Amino acid sequence: MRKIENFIAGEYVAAASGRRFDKRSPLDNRVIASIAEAGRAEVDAAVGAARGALAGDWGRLSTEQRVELLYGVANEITRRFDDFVEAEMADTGQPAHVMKQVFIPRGAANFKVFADVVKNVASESFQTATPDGRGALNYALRVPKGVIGVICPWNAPFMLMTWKVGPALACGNAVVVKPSEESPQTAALLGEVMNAVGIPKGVYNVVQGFGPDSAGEFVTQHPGVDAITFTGETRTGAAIMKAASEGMRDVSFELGGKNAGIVFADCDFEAAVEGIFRSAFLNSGQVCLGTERVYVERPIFERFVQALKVKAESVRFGRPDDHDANYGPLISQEHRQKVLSYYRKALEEGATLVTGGGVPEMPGELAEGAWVQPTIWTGLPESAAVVREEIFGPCCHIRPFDAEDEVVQLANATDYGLSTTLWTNDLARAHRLAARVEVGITWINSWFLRDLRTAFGGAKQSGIGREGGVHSLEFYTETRNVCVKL
Ligand SMILES: NC(=O)C1=CN([C@@H]2O[C@H](COP(=O)(O)OP(=O)(O)OC[C@H]3O[C@@H](n4cnc5c(N)ncnc54)[C@H](O)[C@@H]3O)[C@@H](O)[C@H]2O)C=CC1
Ligand SMILES: O=C(O)/C=C/C=C(\O)C(=O)O
Repeated sequence: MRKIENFIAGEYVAAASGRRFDKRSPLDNRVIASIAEAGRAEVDAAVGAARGALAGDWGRLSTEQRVELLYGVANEITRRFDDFVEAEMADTGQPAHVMKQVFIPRGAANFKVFADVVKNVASESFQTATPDGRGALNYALRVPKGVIGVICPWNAPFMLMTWKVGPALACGNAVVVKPSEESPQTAALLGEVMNAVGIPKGVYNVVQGFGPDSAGEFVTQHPGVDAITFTGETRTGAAIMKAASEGMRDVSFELGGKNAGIVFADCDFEAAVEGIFRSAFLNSGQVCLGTERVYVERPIFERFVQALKVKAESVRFGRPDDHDANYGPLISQEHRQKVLSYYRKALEEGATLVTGGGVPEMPGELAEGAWVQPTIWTGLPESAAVVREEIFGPCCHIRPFDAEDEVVQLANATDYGLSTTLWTNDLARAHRLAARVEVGITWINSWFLRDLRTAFGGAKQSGIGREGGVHSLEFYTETRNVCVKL
């Protein structure tokens, strides 16, 4: 069994209290790691180390020097690729190909891309007319915000954590990261990379633990934390916002979703089925951008439902390193209970079960894992809980529609507004809809096709602010205007 510690000022440290908690494998519920739970003392030490780094070597580096160090971090992640794949697979139970093709490469890219952004993006300047005719020059300086609290979820732990740490460090900040209690390993491993590359001690700190009355809350309440970036549930975002209001600290939130997939009859049928399948079922449906509501134009409705059913029934459950398997479990027994409660509720609400709805039969010790079947329903009203609430599991409800206005109204009838995936060969219609659907990200004839220079974030209750490219610079720096009278 692994022992995972906090990472503070470049050292792995246990908690002064001696408190530890267990991490169980999603595959078979076995305890796979013992984690040191940070208390207020460790959070104080981490924030102190971060402030020390800002006042010391790290704060004195030029942008070029920071950029070189961050390229080094990206390269070292790539060199230790297999270690990151293995650690993330252990925490999440997801298949090796998802780790290798998507999540771990994105970890390296998150450092490389934001190193490039800070190297290449200019700050604004204006020439200003003055009554004496000599004019003035205004220009902006971007300075780091300071110590950034980074609070992370468990569903794509390394990718989502580095998506924040990459730009925060590129902009010259120091960070205190609180990984999810369900996925402690890759954040801890990244400490080794930071040390190997020569990132000054105290720039990157990790405190392990839970949310309320634990490390998460201690970080967000700490007066030495200057801004907080968070990915997770909307109601957790509300609690963090309250904490951030003490001291008027800035927040950036990427929150939940109840995303719509919209499929028109003129789409490339096979591509649309494949795209909706990925968007509903990748990572066992534990993707904030995932599709849990599918609207299909009536002429192809029955055919589409049947085609998606065939694909959902073709998944092969198994261990991440089992070459015959391609589908993993949910993150934990607790999350499985939540998802299964929605599976039951769907039937109580009158759904027609197209496929799934239960637990697959797993052999031997895997029978103890957090497995659930990919599930498809039809026939529910939009008022059903299963159609309104984020489930965060491998499931979707499919409903037919007849008209463009109708489907826009259906897609928008939610408190969330993260993303949409839209399938049609009529590009004029696609552009029209993209402007009308109330979300932060619309994918047309694609899903989760990411360019890290673009704005990423949610509308309505799916988030506050945007990250990605220059948008990350907006959050991770303070802009100072300098006015020079000429
Ligand atoms: N919009 C986006 O980009 C994404 C959103 N999500 C959302 O995240 C959720 C799943 O992730 P979970 O880890 O279950 O979310 P969660 O909100 O329960 O936990 C996220 C993190 O916040 C911490 N936390 C919980 N309560 C806290 C508090 N009061 N103060 C400070 N920290 C606290 C947790 O320990 C964890 O590290 C889903 O709702 C999903 O939609 C997940 C990934 C991306
Ligand atoms: O690509 C990103 O930056 C974020 C993606 C979010 C997810 O994949 C997720 O929440 O699962």
